[in-house]
Amino acid sequence: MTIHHIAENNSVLNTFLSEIRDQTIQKDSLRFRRNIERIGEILSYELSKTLSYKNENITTPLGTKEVQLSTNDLVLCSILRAGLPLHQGLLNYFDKAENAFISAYRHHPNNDQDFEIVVEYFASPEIENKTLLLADPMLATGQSLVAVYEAIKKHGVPKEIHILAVIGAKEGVDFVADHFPENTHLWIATIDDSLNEKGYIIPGLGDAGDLAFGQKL
Ligand SMILES: O=P(O)(O)OC[C@H]1O[C@H](OP(=O)(O)OP(=O)(O)O)[C@H](O)[C@@H]1O
Ligand SMILES: O=c1cc[nH]c(=O)[nH]1
Ligand SMILES: [Mg+2]
Repeated sequence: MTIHHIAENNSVLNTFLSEIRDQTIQKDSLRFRRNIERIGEILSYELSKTLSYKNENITTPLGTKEVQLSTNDLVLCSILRAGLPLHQGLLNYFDKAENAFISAYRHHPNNDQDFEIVVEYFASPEIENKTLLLADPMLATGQSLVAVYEAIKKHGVPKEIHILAVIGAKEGVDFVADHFPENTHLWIATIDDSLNEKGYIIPGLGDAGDLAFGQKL
């Protein structure tokens, strides 16, 4: 897996990241969602540089111009719930992409800290031989992404996979690298050092789904 760690170079991305982490600013859920969306736009722009392009001629009112346009058949697939604002960011740039949604949640069978990932809902177009963009803002243990990949591959084999994430933990990034195909790309804004005993990223930002949409039961 190739890791593209976008915040390694300073940019306006730092502002959006600091706002989603800040325990006061992040309480404004509209701003939180919009910042995740803006980060999705930045990740999309960076990723777009690695797509395939072909020459096409377009006609202006005053002449013709040869331009390079992307040829990839993109499918944007986001993991519910927290993936939704990130999805909107991707869709803002890849407006002709097809879209898929998949659910994943942590189930605690013994009411303790041990959990398993339950994948229940998957709505998708054909993904065989297409370019799959898998979006989830938080890459903590990596178990959700791996469970989702196991579920998706029963429906077809994409030509290539790009994972887009906002904050990851080193351990989870390694876990994902071990379970996804070698030619997978990870576009991640920033990577934190550790996880706590509940599998939350430290320092991270807390619970992205709750911050975007409110607490769930
Ligand atoms: O890498 P992992 O350890 O699997 O954790 C990351 C997952 O946790 C969050 O979802 P959550 O289960 O909180 O669901 P939500 O989006 O509905 O809040 C996040 O959006 C990821 O899907
Ligand atoms: O740190 C984490 C881990 C899982 N899900 C989140 O929203 N945050
Ligand atoms: Mg959550």
